[in-house]
This record gives sequence, structure tokens and C-alpha cells, in this order.
Amino acid sequence: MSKKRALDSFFTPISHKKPCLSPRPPVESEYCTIGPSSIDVSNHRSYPYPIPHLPPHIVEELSRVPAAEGREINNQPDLDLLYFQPYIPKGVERDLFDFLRQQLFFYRVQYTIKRYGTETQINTPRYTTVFGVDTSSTFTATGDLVDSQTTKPVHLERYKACASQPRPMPQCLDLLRRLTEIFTGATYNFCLVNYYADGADSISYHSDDERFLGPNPSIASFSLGATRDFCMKHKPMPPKDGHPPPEQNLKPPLKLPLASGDMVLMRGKTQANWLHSIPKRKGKGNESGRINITFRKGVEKYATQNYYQYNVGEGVIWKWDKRKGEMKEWVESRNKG
Ligand SMILES: O=C(O)CCC(=O)C(=O)O
Ligand SMILES: [Fe+2]
Repeated sequence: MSKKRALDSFFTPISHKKPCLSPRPPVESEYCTIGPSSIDVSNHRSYPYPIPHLPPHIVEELSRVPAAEGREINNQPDLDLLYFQPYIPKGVERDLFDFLRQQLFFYRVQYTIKRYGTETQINTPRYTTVFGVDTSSTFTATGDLVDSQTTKPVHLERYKACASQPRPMPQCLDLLRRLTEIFTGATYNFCLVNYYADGADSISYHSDDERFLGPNPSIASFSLGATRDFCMKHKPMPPKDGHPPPEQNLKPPLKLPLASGDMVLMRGKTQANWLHSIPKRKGKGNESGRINITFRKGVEKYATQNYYQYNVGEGVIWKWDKRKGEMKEWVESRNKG
């Protein structure tokens, strides 16, 4: 299907269908569940509360993505990026930021690691949440989890090690996922969302190179809200035949100032060879929040296990309090009625 045709069918409003919660690859007939006239919510037994669909004007504006051509950055060894400045049109990126910060539920995950026999508690320095399930399972239109091969219900055992049963992508993120699939030519079954409340929140150097993402994974990473530096450096290269480490090790990190609406597509050998981070920012002028959304494809059940453990965990739910202008602990009984 051409991109133009895919987009046209995507934005055709048909209002009487049930919301489709499936993170399956795009099928033209499924796009009808997403349209500017929709006033529904996405709900699922694994959600703490329903998530409203995107307001029609945001859906409308998203039909204009990508707002700019992607720029290739592949002038360093093993680096393969496509950088859109911006991908989401200016103006609507702010509305999307406000909407997602208001409507999504977040976590501040804590976990322990054991290094050289010593246990250390890690406090994830940002808010996180995740939706999706690996390729071994799929959600039906009514939100049931079935085996991708047999279409039989997935036994609870498969995800018993997960912090939460897998959650289907809500419409407000699934729309962006489907658009991203059209423009990147890749498919995605996970959506990870980070919320950096201010400059004190961060993610340290790492690569998304887990085996459960398969070789050469394609990861689409969106930025909304405050501009933050995205730093990248090559993984250390070992000295060869007793000679000092190659010059790549001495190069300063690559720094992309990710602004609201920008998207970086990381692909090819990037994850296998490069590390990335969002460093802390000190001082005045770093008080505003930033949302990062990544779409990825997990090809083993360990992807589901890992992502729910480190992005949902066992702790309390955090929700944006508009009046106070900060994240507040969400308590179900207080919010009923
Ligand atoms: O916030 C970002 O731009 C990067 C997030 C990231 O690297 C991750 O979630 O793995
Ligand atoms: Fe990452």
C-alpha cells in the first residue's frame, strides 16, 4: 500500500465500531477504528483507569506527519540514525505533550541489582510506563491475549513473571505507532514512555541491544515538551596488539538537542555499537517536563517480562495533577465518583 493511500484510509472517520486495541501490524480495515469523530476511551482490565482517545484536532494534525524530512546521520562507524526536526507539526506537539502527561499513568520503578556480591537499590530517575506485548502473543479486538500462532488464549503462566499482565496500546499511542510503521517501514509491538519531570531526571548511558529485540533493531524515539540533549558515544573499542585504543574512544559524544516534536530513528548496527543517554541538567531553566516515547519490537516473551519489570514494577501509580502542576500518587478510591 502506498504511504498516501495508507494515510488516507487511516484518517477516514467511521464512528460506530468498537475501539481496536490490537497492536498488530497495520491492516487497512482496522484503521477505521481511529478517526477524528471518535470520543471513546481505551480501556482494558490491566489498566488502572481508562485512557481517553486523542482529541479530534490532534488526530487531524497528525495526518501531516512527518512535518520535516528526516536527515541521515551515518558519518561515524556503525551509526545509522534518521533525525526528524520535527516529525510532529509545531503547535500540536505541545497539545500531545499536555494530553499524554495528563492521561497516562506512570511509575517510579525501584529494583535491586547484585554486583560483586553486594546488593544495591536502584531508583529509576524518571517516570516510566509501557504498553504492548512481544510477538508470541497478540491482543484481540476485545482485549483478550491470544497466542499469535494458535490464536488460543494465552496461559497465565506465560507472563506470570511480569509486574503486570501485558497492556494493549491505547488509541492515543497506537495511532502514532501505526503512522511510524508507515514511515519507517518497520513494525513495533511495544511503546515505552518516559516522563522527565525536570533536569534532575535522566537516563544513563545504555544501549537497547537486548537479544529479545533481535539483531539490528529499529527503534523510533519521539520527544515532546522540554528540549533535552541526547548524547551518543561508541561503545569502548579494546586496544589492538598492545596499541592504544582507537581514536573513536577519544571522540567527544555526539549531542542531539532533541526538541518538542522531534523523532530519532535508531537502526542498523547502532544499538550493537553505540550507547545513548539523557544526562541530568543542573540549574535554572531546567524545570519543565519532557516526554519520550519509543516504539520497539520485542520478539521473545522476555521482552514483555523485562519491559514490565523495569517500566511498571511493583510500586504506586503516579498521575499528573494539573492544579498542583506535578505528579501525584494516584489512589483509586479517592478518584472514584
Ligand atoms: O528519553 C530519551 O530520549 C531516551 C530514552 C531511552 O533511551 C530509553 O527509554 O531506552
Ligand atoms: Fe534507550
